[in-house]
Amino acid sequence: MSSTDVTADVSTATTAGNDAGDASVFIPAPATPYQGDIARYWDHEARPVNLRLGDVDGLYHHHYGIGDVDTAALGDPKDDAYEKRLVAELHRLESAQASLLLDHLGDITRDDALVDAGCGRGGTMVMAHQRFGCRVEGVTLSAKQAEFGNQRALELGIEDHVQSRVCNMLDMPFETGQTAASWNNESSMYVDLHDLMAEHARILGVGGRYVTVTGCWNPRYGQPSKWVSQINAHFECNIHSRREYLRAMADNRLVPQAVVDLTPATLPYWELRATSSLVTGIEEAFINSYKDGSFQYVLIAADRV
Ligand SMILES: C[S@@+](CC[C@H](N)C(=O)[O-])C[C@H]1O[C@@H](n2cnc3c(N)ncnc32)[C@H](O)[C@@H]1O
Ligand SMILES: CC(C)=CCC/C(C)=C/COP(=O)(O)OP(=O)(O)O
Ligand SMILES: [Mg+2]
Repeated sequence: MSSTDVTADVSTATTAGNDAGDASVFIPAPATPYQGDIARYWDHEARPVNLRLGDVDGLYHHHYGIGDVDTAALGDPKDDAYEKRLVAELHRLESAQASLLLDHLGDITRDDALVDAGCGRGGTMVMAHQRFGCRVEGVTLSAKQAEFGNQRALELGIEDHVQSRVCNMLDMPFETGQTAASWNNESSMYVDLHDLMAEHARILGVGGRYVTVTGCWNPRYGQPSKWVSQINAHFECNIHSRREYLRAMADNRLVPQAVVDLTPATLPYWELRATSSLVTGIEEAFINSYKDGSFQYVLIAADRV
């Protein structure tokens, strides 16, 4: 499918779908005016940096990358095909990020159910199903994203196992204690962290695993820096501090097993992206805040006890 195929418009309680009707989703009314704004934001998002990277192999991400740049694969910047290789390299680093998140989910079997809270266009969900063979449920505020993810699952023939729906991650339609692992991949900066961790703790079984990959402001810096404020304004989000994550987990029976500072690992992605034609203007804020220590890119994996 091309990245422009999904065309439904949204935002009041209704259903919407593509022409085939197969990927249609129920659209509940937003829980708050803010969530309505965020639904509209993602319904209308079509940045080439996301669509062109997804077109590389059909995994559409809305998160950033980690790992060293493969300069040999990039080759000579003067070659005609350099930009195509650069897009593929940025995409490889974004998929490496999702892969690292999945590494931290623990032992998952085919019979388990996983939950992706704030699933975007579903790239991480597809990777999770391909790795574990199990059911993966995703929630997003955006009907367009849910339809896009469901359409991709249909095309891949995995629609029985990978399903996106329009739903508030603070009130998920999953039974208490039945989820083996759940995650937020760059989606926790849109909600209150105590409410979010309480909901993950509710759906996870005891012994289940919660993982987040997120950008957070560094309490050692003092307060959110001007770069962090710029990122918040750019995405209409509310970046939390590292301390808030750990406190919200501790208060909700989620005990961290790993806290990994991915800041050095994400800088090569940003520095490469800043040289591309796909820049969006936010690159400087990420690079400067990671370098001045006011902002960190972290993975936290926690056990539900
Ligand atoms: C930056 S995107 C990340 C998407 C995806 N996790 C990925 O890695 O590609 C943020 C996502 O969070 C979702 N989101 C924000 N607030 C939400 C909420 N209250 N409930 C459900 N999803 C939410 C948005 O709809 C969007 O899909
Ligand atoms: C780490 C932080 C603070 C993330 C904020 C959430 C966010 C918008 C992630 C990337 O989305 P995207 O892939 O749509 O963004 P872009 O268009 O910049 O690639
Ligand atoms: Mg992106």
